[in-house]
Amino acid sequence: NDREIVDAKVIVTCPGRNFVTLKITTRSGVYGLGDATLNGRELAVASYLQDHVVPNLIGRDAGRIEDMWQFLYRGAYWRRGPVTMSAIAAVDVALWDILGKMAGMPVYQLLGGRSREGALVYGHANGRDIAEASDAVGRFIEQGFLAVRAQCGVPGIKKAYGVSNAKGYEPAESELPLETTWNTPRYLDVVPKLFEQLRADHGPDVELLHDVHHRLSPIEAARLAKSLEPYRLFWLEDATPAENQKSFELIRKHSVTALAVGEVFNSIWDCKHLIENQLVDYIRTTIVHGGGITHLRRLADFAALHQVRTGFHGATDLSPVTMGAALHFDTWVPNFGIQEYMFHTDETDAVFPHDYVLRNGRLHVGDTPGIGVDIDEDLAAKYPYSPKQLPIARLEDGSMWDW
Ligand SMILES: O=NC(=O)[C@@H](O)[C@H](O)[C@H](O)CO
Ligand SMILES: [Co+2]
Repeated sequence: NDREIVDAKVIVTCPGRNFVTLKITTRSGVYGLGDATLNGRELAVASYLQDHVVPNLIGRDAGRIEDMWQFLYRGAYWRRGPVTMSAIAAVDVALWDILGKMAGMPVYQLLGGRSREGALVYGHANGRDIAEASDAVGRFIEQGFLAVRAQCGVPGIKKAYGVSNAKGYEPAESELPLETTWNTPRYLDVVPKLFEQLRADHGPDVELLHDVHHRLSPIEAARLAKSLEPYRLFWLEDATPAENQKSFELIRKHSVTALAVGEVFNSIWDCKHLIENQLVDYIRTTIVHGGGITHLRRLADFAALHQVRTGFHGATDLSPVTMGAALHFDTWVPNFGIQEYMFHTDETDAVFPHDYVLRNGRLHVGDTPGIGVDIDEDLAAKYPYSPKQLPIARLEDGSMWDW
């Protein structure tokens, strides 16, 4: 059988940052790629795949995508979680890639065809202070971005979330976690001033986004959302840790600022209450951490029932393989909202050649069969894994906080 899986290999490479890629090859020679990168815990997923999943793949039919998903999810017994769901996602996307190549169709066509020409994206602008952040937003607007996320430093805080350093923006920059400090009152004071300045400098039309990154309590998040209403944000992201999904009711009670959540989720169960009670406006769980295209289709359809739109996570620790698969999904999904897009390094783009292209603030996939992304294995081998972990945050009294 042409579709019989005859090989599956896990490729760990570090072209500027670590990526874990699964390559599944069928008897016909057609192969597919899946991203399995979990920032700061890459080797856990590489092992989950290599030691526990790959032995189960050999000999199976690559065309049985749904059955493979059910087998890997139920067969794991211990159900979901970021490591399991990233591993399942890598297999799932590789199988969709193979199906597209065998059918001679781009994955968006397999899902049901185009619902739009390009996917609206937002870039990451930041600065150490408000003026620098506003200049950065201006540069993104000049580059044609229609939507920009803005983050700025917090007076007295050394490494506030989302502020680049000289090397650019890659949060997992040390072998063991960098310790950063956090101060909520000063943050709550500076953010409304940032957006007041951005509206004054750049006008009412550009879509502005902000990422709180899980650092506020529900009532503090409600305060910030309310204080930002005059500046009409496209969304306020991860306003408060979302394990307790009901906590978003407090934010909703006080503000009409649109809310986004979900990049740290890995299944529909993490966001079911949020979505069915319309406690969020955008769901960010993306393909690499959310169990692949097969699970995200279910999540997006559930979200559509409650007028919640997709807003996929798309930071540099998601490889071009995820960006490619996500863009095919973005091109098809009816309840599309926006796609996060950060430029990968040139080294990364060389290891993962792809056909998606940025034009006038939107990312466009090509019509290459499959997901339109490849991997240069020889080049990938030149970049060995480099142990890195994400920073942590503590309050000034030393209490552990959320980074
Ligand atoms: O909205 N984007 C984000 O919050 C990212 O920048 C995350 O901090 C990183 O992907 C973590 O690896
Ligand atoms: Co975020």
